[in-house]
Amino acid sequence: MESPTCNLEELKRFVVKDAPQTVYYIPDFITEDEESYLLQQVYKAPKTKWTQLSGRRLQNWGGLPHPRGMVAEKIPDWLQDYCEKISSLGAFGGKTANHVLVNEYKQGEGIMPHEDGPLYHPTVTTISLGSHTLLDFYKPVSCREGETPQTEDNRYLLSLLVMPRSLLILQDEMYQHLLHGIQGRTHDLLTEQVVNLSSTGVLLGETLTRGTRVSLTIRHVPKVMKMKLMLGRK
Ligand SMILES: O=C(O)CCC(=O)C(=O)O
Ligand SMILES: [Fe+2]
Repeated sequence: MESPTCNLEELKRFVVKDAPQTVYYIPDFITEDEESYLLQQVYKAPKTKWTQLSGRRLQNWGGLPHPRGMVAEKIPDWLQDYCEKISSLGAFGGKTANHVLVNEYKQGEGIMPHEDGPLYHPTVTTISLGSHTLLDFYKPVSCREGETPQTEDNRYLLSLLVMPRSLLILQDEMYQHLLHGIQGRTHDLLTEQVVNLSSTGVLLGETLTRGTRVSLTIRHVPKVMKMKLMLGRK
């Protein structure tokens, strides 16, 4: 389904000015009731829906993205509503999100710096539930001769603080060029490297204690396999 309107204009007031383009951070995108409802639905899913990875576990909804095309699966209504709500902001260039990853991080867990890859429309949107986290951004590894060896430390650029109930939208350079990750920490000291601090209500120098965070990563996979129904044919 195509979204009827594209109102990226409305998003403009949420742009994070001190980050490479483009980042939108929308505090309180959902209410506390919606947050409880979504957490309830996540934890209602059958045990078999969870995949345990090192440092987090996840649920995949909508199908498995594949270079030859994703075999689309129906997204349950409780997630579909948010796919449509976010898509109607124009986040996916008029298309509707068709893929959701649910990640659960216990206190102290995280995700290694990575790129999300070419199978997605170059926009990632994330709703955070249950706890804040710090999302860290890194320059990609370059292998030029004569350069000093690159470490995670000297490739680190900046962080974004995502509070519970917020929506984060990353596009363009922020999505396509930089790597993102979450350090496995129990506490976060908020420094000047956190470029969206002013829109979070948290003060510079404060330390926040992490709890269990569940994130909904909502995206559009452009290449979907058109399954031919071969029933009754040789
Ligand atoms: O939990 C998050 O906000 C990040 C998740 C992520 O980067 C991913 O699943 O690719
Ligand atoms: Fe990612």
